[in-house]
Amino acid sequence: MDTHLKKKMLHVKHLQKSFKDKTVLKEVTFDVTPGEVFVLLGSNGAGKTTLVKILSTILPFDQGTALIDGIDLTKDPAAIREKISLTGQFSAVDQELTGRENLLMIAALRHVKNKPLIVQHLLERFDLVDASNRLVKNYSGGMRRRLDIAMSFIGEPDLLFLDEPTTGLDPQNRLATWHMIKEIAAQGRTIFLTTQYLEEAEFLADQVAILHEGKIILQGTPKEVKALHPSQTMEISVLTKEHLQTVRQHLSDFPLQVNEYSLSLTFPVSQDFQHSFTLLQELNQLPITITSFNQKNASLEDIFLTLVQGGNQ
Ligand SMILES: Nc1ncnc2c1ncn2[C@@H]1O[C@H](COP(=O)(O)OP(=O)(O)OP(=O)(O)O)[C@@H](O)[C@H]1O
Repeated sequence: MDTHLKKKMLHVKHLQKSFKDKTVLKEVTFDVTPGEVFVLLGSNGAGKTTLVKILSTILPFDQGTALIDGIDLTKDPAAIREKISLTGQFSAVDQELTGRENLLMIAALRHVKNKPLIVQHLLERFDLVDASNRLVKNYSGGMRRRLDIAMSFIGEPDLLFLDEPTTGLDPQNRLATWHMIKEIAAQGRTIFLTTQYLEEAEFLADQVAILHEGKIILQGTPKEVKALHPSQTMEISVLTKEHLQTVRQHLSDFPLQVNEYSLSLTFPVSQDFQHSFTLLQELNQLPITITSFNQKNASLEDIFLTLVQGGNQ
């Protein structure tokens, strides 16, 4: 079915938000289809959290339209709160309760049936069974985060806002969380997730959008986004910082991403390998040692950096 004909879980049009004279959201427009994992990407301070707070009825906005499941955010915020859950960047768990008690409390607040069973299922899925009867103040940061995310799954909300849900998690817990998110999405829930991890977007997103300077500058499936920028990237590593500087000067016309720690540079190149060979031959004439080079299809990360940083970092 044509996407335009499907019912929208989220419909946001010309949304604007300023804090005093600082405009954070200039013109935000997008739609989210039910059952979709929508991933909003943006660098630090782009306004992701502000947008999540607005859409979850915590913050008012200045202008524009926002509908959740057809309900106007400004007209019936209470009805919207019944449909959504929010996991923010900072843990909302009660430190003086155990993990199990926290989950039971939320289950009671959301009028869930079979509370102990659902809580037990979540404790198992988030690897918190052994710690379930300990006070949360004695949990590690990662355990608190897992509990926080588990709490947002209670009550089967139609739409889950997950604001940077895996920040602070180790790779194992991050992967476990990704699978849990996929499982929830497979049950027909809609997920609105913000992240700075591009691989998270590649793994989870049905739709990805990039928020930059108060606007959505790009939206589509990860495949569509990559197809819009069918470039390849070349990565070159050199032996010393001085060599890095020499290459940087030589390639000053390219939108370079420079990594001073790994002494490497990445930049878009055409798919014409002849062009890359010529470039490498040129670099080979310079008084530098190239320790490695490779050319690959551009990842979502390469595209993001090229668009958001103008490639000049
Ligand atoms: N209550 C507020 N008053 C004034 N400025 C604010 C307020 N809340 C956010 N801002 C500003 O709005 C901008 C966007 O902040 P926001 O937290 O939404 O960004 P973000 O994309 O979530 O960033 P991060 O990934 O670092 O969390 C920032 O410049 C921030 O300083």
